[in-house]
Amino acid sequence: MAGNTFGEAFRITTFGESHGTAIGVIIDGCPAGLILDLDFVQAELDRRKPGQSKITTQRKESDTAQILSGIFEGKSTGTPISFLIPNEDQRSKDYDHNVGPFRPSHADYTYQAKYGIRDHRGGGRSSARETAARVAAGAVAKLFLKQVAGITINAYVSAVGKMKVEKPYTELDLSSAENNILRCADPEKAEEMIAYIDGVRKAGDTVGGILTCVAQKVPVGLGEPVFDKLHADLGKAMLSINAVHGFEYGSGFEGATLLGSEHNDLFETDFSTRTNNSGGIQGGISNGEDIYFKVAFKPVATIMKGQDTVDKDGNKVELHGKGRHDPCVVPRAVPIVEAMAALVLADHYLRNKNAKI
Ligand SMILES: Cc1cc2nc3c(=O)[nH]c(=O)nc-3n(C[C@H](O)[C@H](O)[C@H](O)COP(=O)(O)O)c2cc1C
Ligand SMILES: C=C(O[C@@H]1CC(C(=O)O)=C[C@@H](OP(=O)(O)O)[C@H]1O)C(=O)O
Repeated sequence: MAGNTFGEAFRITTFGESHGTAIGVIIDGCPAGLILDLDFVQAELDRRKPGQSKITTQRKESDTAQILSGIFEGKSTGTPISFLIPNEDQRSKDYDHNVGPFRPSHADYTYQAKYGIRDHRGGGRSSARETAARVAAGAVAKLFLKQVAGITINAYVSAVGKMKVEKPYTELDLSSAENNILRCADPEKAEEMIAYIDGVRKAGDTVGGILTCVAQKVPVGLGEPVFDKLHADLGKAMLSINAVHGFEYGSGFEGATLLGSEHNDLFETDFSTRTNNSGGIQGGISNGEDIYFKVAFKPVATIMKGQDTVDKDGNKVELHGKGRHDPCVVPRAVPIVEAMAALVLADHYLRNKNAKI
């Protein structure tokens, strides 16, 4: 299976399946001398781990990361950094019924068709369990960005189903998102949204949602002007997360409804801009303003209701969802989106060193 590596200068390779022995990640290209705060890495994993509240999957994984290499006296050595995260609570028997039927809108059919062999226990490699490895690596990227340039990255839930946070991120306290189990930066909306997700869960159904992510203190000059535009790499990073169906940065789809005279970001004499419809990126290169973007997640495919489907021989069968699944992925997706953003920015930060003398 190809495509398990992401990034160029700051590169990660993830491995492992949801019901195998462990998952993990190897990070290549992290400079030497970074203070590797392992408590921070674990805290990031704790934000993503399953079983953390009534509105997430009830699979209980501690997601305890063991660091295997690349560290000496608390600092990175410049050699590959690797983390191992054992799987502790697979309960694979719940998936015996999955040998035959394909779950509609999961990856069961496409994996079977492409490889002819498939670990039917959970989603195997297609399970979002793999994203724990990305979060461990993303935590290292966050530490790097903070230590070299003071860059911060914060995501929060800005919509669940049809319910939306109306205020822009500039009017919200982004750190307040950690105060509720949904990770929504609008506390009043959070309560309504949590109650809604809980109702959907009790009905055996699932619902989608949107995250907003903001990167601040990103210096001017990150990104490449042609194919590896900063927003193109952010888009790929976000669309590589399980269940993501949409990405927009800056004014996004709404920007298409405006006139140029309404949309242009006018300069101040210090080259900052009065507005930020560009989302901090122009011509694929960061301009020093906040980088902000939205990521849309579909409703989780595995529902606890009977559904018509087919088995691998094309026979019609009825599927009854089993196992432990998220009714809505957005609360756990917050650290994943931040991690992928950090990986892209760390990669471009290191690549930017070749830009000029
Ligand atoms: C944090 C997170 C948790 C998820 N939890 C589940 C889950 O419990 N059950 C499920 O069927 N899909 C879940 N998904 C989505 C599947 O992993 C995803 O739909 C599947 O890999 C097929 O890929 P696609 O939806 O991107 O086409 C989750 C996704 C994320 C990001
Ligand atoms: C285990 C995690 O979440 C899983 C994500 C997931 C999916 O299909 O994406 C399906 C469920 O697990 P399984 O692979 O056992 O079916 C979730 O519990 C995790 O994120 O660590």
